[in-house]
Amino acid sequence: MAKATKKLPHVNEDHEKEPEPEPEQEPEPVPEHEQEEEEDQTFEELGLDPRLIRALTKKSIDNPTPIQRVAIPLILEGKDVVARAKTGSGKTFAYVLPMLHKLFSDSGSKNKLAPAAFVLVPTRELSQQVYSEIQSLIEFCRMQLKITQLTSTMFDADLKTALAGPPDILVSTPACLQSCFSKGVLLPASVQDSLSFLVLDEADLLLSYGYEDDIKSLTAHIPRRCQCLLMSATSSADVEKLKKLILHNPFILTLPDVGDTKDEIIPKNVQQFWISCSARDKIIYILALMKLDLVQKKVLIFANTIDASFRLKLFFEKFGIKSAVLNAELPQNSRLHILEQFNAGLFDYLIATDDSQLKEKEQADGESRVERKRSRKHAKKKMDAEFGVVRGIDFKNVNTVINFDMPQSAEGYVHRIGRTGRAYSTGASVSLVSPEEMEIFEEVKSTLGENENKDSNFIAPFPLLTKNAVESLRYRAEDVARSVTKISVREARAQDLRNEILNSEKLKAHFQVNPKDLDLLKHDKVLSKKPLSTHLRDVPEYLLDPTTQEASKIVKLARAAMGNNNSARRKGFKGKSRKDKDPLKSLSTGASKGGFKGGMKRKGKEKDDSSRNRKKQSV
Ligand SMILES: Nc1ncnc2c1ncn2[C@@H]1O[C@H](COP(=O)(O)OP(=O)(O)OP(=O)(O)O)[C@@H](O)[C@H]1O
Repeated sequence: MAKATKKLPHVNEDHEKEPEPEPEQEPEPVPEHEQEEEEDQTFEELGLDPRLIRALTKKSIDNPTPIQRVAIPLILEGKDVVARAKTGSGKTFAYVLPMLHKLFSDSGSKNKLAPAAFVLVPTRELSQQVYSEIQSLIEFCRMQLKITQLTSTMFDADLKTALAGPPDILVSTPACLQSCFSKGVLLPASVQDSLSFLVLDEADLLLSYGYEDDIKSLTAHIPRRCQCLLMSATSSADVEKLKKLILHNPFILTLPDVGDTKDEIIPKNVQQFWISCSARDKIIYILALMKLDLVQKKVLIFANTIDASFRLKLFFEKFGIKSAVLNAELPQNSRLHILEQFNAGLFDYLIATDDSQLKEKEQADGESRVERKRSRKHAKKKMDAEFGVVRGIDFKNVNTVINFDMPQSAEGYVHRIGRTGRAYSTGASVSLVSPEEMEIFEEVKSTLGENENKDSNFIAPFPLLTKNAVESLRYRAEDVARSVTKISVREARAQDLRNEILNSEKLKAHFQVNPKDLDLLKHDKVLSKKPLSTHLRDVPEYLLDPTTQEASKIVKLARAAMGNNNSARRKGFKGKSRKDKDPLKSLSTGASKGGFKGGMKRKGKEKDDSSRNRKKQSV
């Protein structure tokens, strides 16, 4: 994992609720040598329970991130904390570790009638992610703490069973927690006696997901002595509102430059690029990026509609590129499983449609909150309103994010790009920008501060792809794109949904018995009904532009130098490298039938072998 420059967070005490407020104070600048010492600080020095430190070591986590260095001691002291830090900066452990430390030392008092900690998140995906992180730490520590996750699809009887005991930690969305109170499954008096922690994770999103009323109702049940923590990637009016609603005299932790200095909104370890092209040519450009090995795997691709994501999947299939789609239409078990498989490295390309599109559009259209709530309810009939693919989800080892479509807001851009370069690893993003999307692209640039600082290239033109390289693929790409008709997209979408509903039932049963078995079902299945032509899988040598070939070599060298190599991980899962089965790596022998003009004969076996070897080195 590459180490990026780390800076110390600013710590401000917010005295808004104190009768005699002291002025907010900027901390003294830390001398450089002391900063270096801080960077080498260990979890032991933060005063954490040795069992937690051993658990972290097992997870190969050795040193705290800047936000963890500052938040953990404050939380251990019992302070309310608002922590704002960039996406991927380790905010989850910043609250989970001290919370578990305190719950470990409190585990003697077992006569509680309600949970000791509520962790509230905006989406089910996040709820699952946080639940798994905490559960695995508890298991590593061999502690008897019980953690439960509640979802709004659970029946009352299941809610009661889940809360029987009661669990020490409850992870849920605010709406689901509030419904437990209104159904009498959780009793206010018991919560008043038991609750010591309330965490609002991804706080900047909770209100935009429509949870304001739920959170307001919940505040009545939170005892005054309860320690409240609010974690957020951005600072916004919503975060301020929540802070006032829930927290008592909090410490405000802000990583320098988060939220205020624009050039650090996206971590420096993420290189951002863009390509200007017509909406129609995007398909050729994305094919070139992938087929000519100009981007590093794993790749997360964003399309703005579900149909567009299936069109891309079908298009890729024809070229032997296997991918999976992820969207709000799919059943929850499938979505979680797709995420787990992608994180485990079982496939390299994931095409996601983010939930934010609908919400951002609603906000941009200036709908009233009531209208927004109504349309949210309406959307829920078809889509899962608690679905959230972009915000806060910890996609593991994503090396490249591609915006096939630009998001509808600068905030959406920041959250999408934040899926790579997590925890100081390196990453890159490529945005395909059509003339119609220039306006939003300009907005993104201005949010990132590019317009104020002309000398720096925040989002640079993508340097590795020449016009020639694109043009050489045009004929094949356009021909194949024409064959992906609206009807085939519709059929593929329906087919995928049917598959995933079946999968979902199997998964439900399976996960109950084998929660760790990830390889039951595959989500990157071929959806096309027609047999796939083998000749499209490889780009023949004569179509390759020499400059782009050079660029491709550089990408591979960079990947090798950065150690971004997924094959070992894959072997761990499959026992055998997936590459052997990857059609991209297999050779098409002989000429194509009914293929493209100019003949598709390979130039010679030596070339085939050399290209295969080259590709083998690269993945
Ligand atoms: N001290 C650490 N050292 C190395 N990796 C870490 C450390 N702390 C957390 N991580 C890893 O960094 C990744 C990102 O962490 P996390 O999800 O907590 O980020 P985040 O700040 O909550 O991001 P977002 O705002 O997008 O939700 C996770 O994979 C996590 O396991």
